[in-house]
Amino acid sequence: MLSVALAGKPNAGKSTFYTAATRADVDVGNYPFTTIDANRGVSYVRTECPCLERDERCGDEHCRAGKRYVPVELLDVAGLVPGAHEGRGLGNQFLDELSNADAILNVVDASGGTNEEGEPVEVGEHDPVEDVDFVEEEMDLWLASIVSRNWESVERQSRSPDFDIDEALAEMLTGVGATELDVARTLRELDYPDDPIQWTDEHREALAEKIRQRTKPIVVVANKADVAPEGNVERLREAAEYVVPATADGELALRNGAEAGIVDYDPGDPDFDIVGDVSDQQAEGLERIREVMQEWGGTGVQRSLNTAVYDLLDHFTAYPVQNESKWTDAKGNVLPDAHLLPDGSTPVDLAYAVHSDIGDGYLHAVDAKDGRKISDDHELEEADVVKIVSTAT
Ligand SMILES: Nc1nc2c(ncn2[C@@H]2O[C@H](COP(=O)(O)OP(=O)(O)OP(=O)(O)O)[C@@H](O)[C@H]2O)c(=O)[nH]1
Repeated sequence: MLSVALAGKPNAGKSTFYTAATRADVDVGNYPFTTIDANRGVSYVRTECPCLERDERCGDEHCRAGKRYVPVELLDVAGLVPGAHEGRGLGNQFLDELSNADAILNVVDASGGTNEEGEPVEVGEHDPVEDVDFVEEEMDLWLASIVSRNWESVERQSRSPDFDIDEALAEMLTGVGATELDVARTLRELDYPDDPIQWTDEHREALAEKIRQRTKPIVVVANKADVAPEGNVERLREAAEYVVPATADGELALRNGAEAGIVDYDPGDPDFDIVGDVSDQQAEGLERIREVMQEWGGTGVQRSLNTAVYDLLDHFTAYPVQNESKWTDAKGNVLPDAHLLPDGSTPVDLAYAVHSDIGDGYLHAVDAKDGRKISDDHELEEADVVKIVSTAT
């Protein structure tokens, strides 16, 4: 399962975001919205279910009237403060937890109402753009320290006659979630000596920065957009490529309201309806949330997750089925599984994602939308429904 981590300084709203995003308001197939442990839970990206192309929706379990929720892991880690890579705050422990993450949501207090340590100040007093930079810097320095710590071992290995620097670095960096391909591509962008003894701190820092950019892409969540002074979100947008204005506590209120039957709202909807009895005070609070949603197109929580998975990580959703005309599994469940795969994935990749033990058993695949056989190197696309034919089926 893809893993997305919430990072950011204390009080930016990470826990609120996490609680909202892992809340049990939709019962989704085999992955209920349960917390795996205190800071690792299951959340979802939202997409359009292929059942929208048919007469009937597939059912409530994993799809709400064609809104499909696909599971991803969400990590909530302790607040990060400047100097974390040197162990300030809960720094190192937090940073090491990032090793497992495929993408980072940097939750920033866009209202500027907390200083760089996360302590409350007057709204607008702190510049949130600084929080974008420092999280990147801390992550870069953390990775650089891992590279430096392991450098002696690389130097030792270099005495062996069949030493290959690319291989040695790949081995070191797989521990922080980089693949061999990530390392190979990164090294192609850098100038560096073949002999590790000649590497300087600058070489190691440049490597760390590039690896971080490739393996830990960041979405900036401009949280507390409901109370952000005018212009703050725009300035954040100028400072980072992917910025999503958000109100995490607005999302939490809506999910609680949906659970209580007071509001009709599915995560990621641009608006909601009040369907139960609410007090004047509740109604007022909800209308304030509505105003923020109207300004930014929603609460931003679902969009942050979607941006990380579909835009930054370039994944798409494919649906393996056993029966290509009914789009069901062996038990008759309609579109029971949704898999997130990197762009460019083929039916063979999907087969491996579904049955990791398929080995040489893959025979061919069928596009369940038109019944045609798909070639092994065909690149699948968002919402493809595919029957995998293997020696086991
Ligand atoms: N106005 C506003 N306040 C918010 C929003 N999201 C969270 N908050 C408030 O911000 C404060 C901090 O939120 P938390 O979720 O505890 O922050 P955190 O980043 O997890 O903090 P640490 O646990 O200290 O790392 C709380 O009082 C929240 O209610 C939001 O969208 N708008």
